[in-house]
Amino acid sequence: MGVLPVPAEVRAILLDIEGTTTPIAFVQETLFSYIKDNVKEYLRAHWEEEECQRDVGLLRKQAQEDSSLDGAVPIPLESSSGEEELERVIQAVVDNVHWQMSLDRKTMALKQLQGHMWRAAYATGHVKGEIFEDVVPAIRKWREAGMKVYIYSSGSIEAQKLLFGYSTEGDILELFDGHFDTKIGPKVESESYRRIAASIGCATNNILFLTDVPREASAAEEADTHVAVVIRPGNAGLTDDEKSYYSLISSFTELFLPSST
Ligand SMILES: CSCCC(=O)C(=O)COP(=O)(O)O
Ligand SMILES: [Mg+2]
Repeated sequence: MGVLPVPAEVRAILLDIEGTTTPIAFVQETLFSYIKDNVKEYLRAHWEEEECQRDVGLLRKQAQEDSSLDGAVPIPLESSSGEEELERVIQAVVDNVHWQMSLDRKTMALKQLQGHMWRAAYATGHVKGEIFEDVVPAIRKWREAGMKVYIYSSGSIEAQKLLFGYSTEGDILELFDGHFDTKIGPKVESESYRRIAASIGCATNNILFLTDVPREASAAEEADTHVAVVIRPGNAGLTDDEKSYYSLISSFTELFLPSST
């Protein structure tokens, strides 16, 4: 097991979810499959609700912005009332969601709908958020040492709270001091990390960001945030350059805080 000393100036640890706290397989095979299998039924059942109409409105706006992309699926407005017209629009939303998911897009519109759909799956016990076994004990230790702990994921804040609120380890939301999603900015843009630091009330170099994605690590580093790339079973491989450039950990227990004994 390796040891990665945490710089003394670090006051907060910022955690990615997919590939960092949580297996990619759970996100792809359980969470994303649930969306693909249930989106049509969900839209039919909730279509008249305000929240669902807001989600569809966001998806429609995103579809307009995406119109020049290869394979993009437009979402028409309902041009008349009636079952057939409703089915036509719902099918367009379903096709748009499937298209976005086939590219693993991280648009806010897609992530909002996904978060709302997962609510029922978690609340009924159909799904439990999977977390690597080293995560909870390590976070408890960091917090005892005075470290603040935050989440930053492309999944919506609502989806993050569901995953940790209904996790295999129980409700562990108390372990986090706050949550960020792409409303603060995309994870591959350095400005997002400056905004997160401002929101936490610290400098960017008071934060250590743990992620599985080198492009996210690079953006954070550009903002002067400390980074480590997390290697977990099922994560995408790193290039030799990435392996030699970034600090790497394969378990949260490898982080060594200056105050740790
Ligand atoms: C909050 S659970 C769903 C995660 C998700 O939708 C996603 O796109 C994963 O992104 P991350 O930034 O956590 O790698
Ligand atoms: Mg990730």
